[in-house]
Amino acid sequence: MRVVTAEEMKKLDQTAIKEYKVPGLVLMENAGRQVVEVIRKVLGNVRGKVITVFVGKGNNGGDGFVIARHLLNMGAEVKVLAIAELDEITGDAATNLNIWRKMGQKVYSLQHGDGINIVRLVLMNTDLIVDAIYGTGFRGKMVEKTGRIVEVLNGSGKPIVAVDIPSGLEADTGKASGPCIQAAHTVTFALPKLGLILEPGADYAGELHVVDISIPAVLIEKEAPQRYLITGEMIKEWLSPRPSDAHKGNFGRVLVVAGSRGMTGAACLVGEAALRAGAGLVTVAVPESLHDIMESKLTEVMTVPLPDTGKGHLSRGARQNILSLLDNADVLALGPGLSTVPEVVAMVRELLPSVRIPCVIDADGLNALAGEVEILRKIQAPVVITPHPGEMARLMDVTTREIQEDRLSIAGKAATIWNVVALLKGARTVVAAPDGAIYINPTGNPGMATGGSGDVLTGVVAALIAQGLNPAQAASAGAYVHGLAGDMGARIKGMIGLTAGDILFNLPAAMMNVVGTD
Ligand SMILES: NC(=O)C1=CN([C@@H]2O[C@H](COP(=O)(O)OP(=O)(O)OC[C@H]3O[C@@H](n4cnc5c(N)ncnc54)[C@H](O)[C@@H]3O)[C@@H](O)[C@H]2O)[C@@H](O)CC1
Ligand SMILES: [K+]
Repeated sequence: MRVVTAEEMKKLDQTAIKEYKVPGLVLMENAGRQVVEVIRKVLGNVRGKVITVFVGKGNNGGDGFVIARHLLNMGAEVKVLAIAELDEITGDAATNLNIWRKMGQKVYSLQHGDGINIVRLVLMNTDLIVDAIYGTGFRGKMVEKTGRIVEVLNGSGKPIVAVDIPSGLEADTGKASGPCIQAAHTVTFALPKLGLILEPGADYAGELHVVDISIPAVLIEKEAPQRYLITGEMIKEWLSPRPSDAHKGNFGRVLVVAGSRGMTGAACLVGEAALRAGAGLVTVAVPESLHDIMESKLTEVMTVPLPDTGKGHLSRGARQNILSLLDNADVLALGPGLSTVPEVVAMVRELLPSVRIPCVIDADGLNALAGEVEILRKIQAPVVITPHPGEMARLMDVTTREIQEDRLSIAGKAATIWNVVALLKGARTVVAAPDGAIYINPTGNPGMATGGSGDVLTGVVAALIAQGLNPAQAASAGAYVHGLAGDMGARIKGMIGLTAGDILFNLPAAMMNVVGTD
């Protein structure tokens, strides 16, 4: 599903109206009706329920009048309070205000006198609040009095349904620079706005409902930007069902190069995750002195010893062995737990320009490239990098804070400059492809910030490439399934006790949740 900024949505609305001749009033009517449908689900029956609609002066307020009208027609008791002078309301919003008035209904403006006390009084006898104060037209911070009203609404304990976006939230950043509606549900029109997906916006939005308002699908297909929210349906389309006569050769061979003394667990997690995510054959290659330990740790995953420095790290000479192993592999997963000793760094830097199969580079594989990041451009095959913000900061030679400030642009920049798929981990993992497409992952939870979690992700992404997904799809699907496995784990164990092993354990169930039993 595409994700848009306020400006992009406005352009789609305008094109629908001007070029496709869908009247603005029809869009507004559809928008209001769809919110009413969600309210009916939340309340069960609306007849006899008391619903208070807060409207602003813009089109978001216009939606509010449509909502009020339909709820009234359905037998609810509806009050409309305006955070605007009524003569400021124009266009389609004014048309709907006038219908409301013609129906003999009033609108109370809160602009004069003691608005706050009126709000408190009205809320005492309200079952549900509709927030139609500000939508995508909101910028900056609301005036103090409106801010106080918003705080009273939030503190009322009544469920709030936000229209399009919670008032006070910036549609493009997901940030709120002042008071902001804390919604139980947000009903957003046509496409999710970026700010509803990014944190903390996603928290303010509560449960998100994306509803159709008759923006032509062909227009969205043609003009909405290549920025996507990753969904289970998308992944199901990418991952074709397994033929009944399938054999392990159909699902690809993953070579994992990972681990060093003290970090054999990383290599195990990558290998086991690759297998659990559906790769046909998985081989884990580790420094020779660790090989026997790996053989006893792993059952279904094959192991290969590589030249060792004698201290449990790969030696520079391991490069040649790895290149030979690549002849029998479809994808290389490189990096977790390799360590950053100089021999390993040199080996990784010398190896990568000779790799001719898709590779997933993570952790110490990326650390080895800090300062020599142009090596990424020399790899003659598709590459996925999976840095956490600290690793990305080292690669870009900036601070982690700078990375976190604008995660989407940073990932996009990395992808185009280095010609890789860049998967930037963290709350709302972002996947950026070199062609400019951006994918945002909605799954996962803070409990997944635990050692080894990233190793599992590396294995999953590699396994999905092995099964035929393109690197951007594999990275996106990998982030989604990995996050979902973490969410399932957290439901049983809680976030505090969640480990990478729990994520691994839940991978098959997460995969099944997305693609069914195929
Ligand atoms: N034809 C369309 O464009 C459609 C628009 N729709 C609705 O219209 C909304 C967008 O409408 P608008 O563009 O009129 O904008 P809004 O209804 O979001 O209202 C913004 C109004 O508040 C003002 N404002 C902005 N920042 C403010 C601040 N910090 N403090 C006080 N006032 C501030 C703006 O000047 C504007 O008048 C959407 O979110 C959606 O709910 C829907 O009805 C569907 C069709
Ligand atoms: K709103």
